[in-house]
Amino acid sequence: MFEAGALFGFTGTTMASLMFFWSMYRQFVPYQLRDYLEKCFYKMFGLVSTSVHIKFTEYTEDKGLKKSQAYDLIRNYLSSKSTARAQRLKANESKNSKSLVLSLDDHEAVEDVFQGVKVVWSLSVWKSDNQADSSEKRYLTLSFHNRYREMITTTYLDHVLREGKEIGLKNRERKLYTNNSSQDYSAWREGRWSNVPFDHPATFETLAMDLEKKEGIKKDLIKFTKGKDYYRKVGKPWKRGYLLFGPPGTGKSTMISAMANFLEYDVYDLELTTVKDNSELKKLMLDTKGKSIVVIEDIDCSLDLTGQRKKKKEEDEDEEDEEKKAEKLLKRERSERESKVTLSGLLNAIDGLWSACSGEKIIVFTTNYLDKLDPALIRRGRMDNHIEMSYCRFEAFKVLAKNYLEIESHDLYGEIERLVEETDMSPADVAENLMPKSDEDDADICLRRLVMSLEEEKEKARKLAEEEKKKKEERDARRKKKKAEEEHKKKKETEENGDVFRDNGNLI
Ligand SMILES: Nc1ncnc2c1ncn2[C@@H]1O[C@H](COP(=O)(O)OP(=O)(O)OP(=O)(O)O)[C@@H](O)[C@H]1O
Ligand SMILES: [Mg+2]
Repeated sequence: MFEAGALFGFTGTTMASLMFFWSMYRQFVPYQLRDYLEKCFYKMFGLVSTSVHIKFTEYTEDKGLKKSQAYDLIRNYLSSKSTARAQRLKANESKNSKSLVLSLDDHEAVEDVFQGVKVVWSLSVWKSDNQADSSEKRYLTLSFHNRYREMITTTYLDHVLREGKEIGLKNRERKLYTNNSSQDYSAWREGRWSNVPFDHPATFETLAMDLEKKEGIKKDLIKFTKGKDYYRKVGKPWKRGYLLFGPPGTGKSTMISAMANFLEYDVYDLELTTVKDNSELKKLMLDTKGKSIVVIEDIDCSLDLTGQRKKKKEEDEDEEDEEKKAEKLLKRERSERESKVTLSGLLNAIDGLWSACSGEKIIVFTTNYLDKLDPALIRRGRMDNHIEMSYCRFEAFKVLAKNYLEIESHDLYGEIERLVEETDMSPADVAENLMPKSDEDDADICLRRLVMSLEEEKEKARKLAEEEKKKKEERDARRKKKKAEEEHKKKKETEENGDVFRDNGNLI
């Protein structure tokens, strides 16, 4: 009734009166009689009507409990159309409570035009007369002229569902997921991942790094998001791996947040040490959605993935002090006890057959020590893009100064440029120096503090280099001495063996 009215262009007043009679009719006419009258009406109307109606219910018809996905997608699609054209709207808070979301009100209709064809969507509510069941059931009805049946039921509906999906993804509240430990039974029963709203403020604008490199990464990400057809054409799953490496405090984690904000993706922070074994890792990965970044931070500490390097490490072990050795052993033992995820399990998780289950996924590893990782883990194709996050140089400093002090130049810039190029200070430390600590701290005070810190750091680095040099010389001397002793011992042994042989010879 409403859809037909809207389709034939009734005015708002006419619609309001019709709706008044409609609600009176629903209230006072008994259900059985209404059912009979409606059947007759639709039969008569169908004989003369040229319009077609398609009904989309809020809940699926089978058991009536599961929400219909198509209904939600259509509501998404209609939200902008309704805001622009409908007379009565319903206002709801968005999921993150930051804004209001307007949608079509109950018993309201809105027009849409597609390829020059007019269609009408209307939202109806059906309320059960059964006293025990007070639930309301909503459904959307699409009405259009019979002449366009073919086009509307195929092209138009595809268009609505596709657009609705995109709008839904854009409006959704982004999430930061962490994996639940399977040892924690109650958490694991709730789901493999727990989530909180993702609200990190980092962006590429606030990220301090070489500008050219930054632009390159942004372009790479954009190309990836638009690459659905390309990836299909070349026969690759639609995913991309990034390896971020560099010293602590150079912005690896910040970069991940900036990437997620730039692409509007969710983040899955995968803590490998709590994953029991390869099969659990597989399940966790299968449980991640598309349009997301899966992150494994500090991959070198998460697991002992460097089996084949153990030998080399053990060779060097005599050069390390006892304390470090004990610490390493403890770490290795702990990770072996806690997790049985193996290198091949992880490789499978990244690009095994089933990893292609949901597309548009970015996988990021971070590490402080690139050379500790197994080459198989970081080869191109698995980790496609290797990004070095380096100590703060002048370009990065300028970004930080702009962020923290809102300045683009200063008399001290020349001195700072020289110092940052000569000194290895992380952006995290530079940022800490630049941050005003009280209301009296202006740009001048903060920059002077930075200069002092840089000079101290430079001096510390000089002393450290000297100490290192001394230690190396001592180590070399020790090694030389050890070698000489061994050679001497060998020589002595050979001589003694010779003597024995001679003695034995004499005996014979
Ligand atoms: N490149 C950068 N640009 C802007 N801010 C940065 C940058 N690097 C570090 N910071 C600041 O320093 C803090 C620490 O940085 P972040 O956690 O990203 O370092 P990280 O490289 O992940 O360190 P770690 O190796 O210890 O995990 C951040 O919260 C941020 O404020
Ligand atoms: Mg980090």
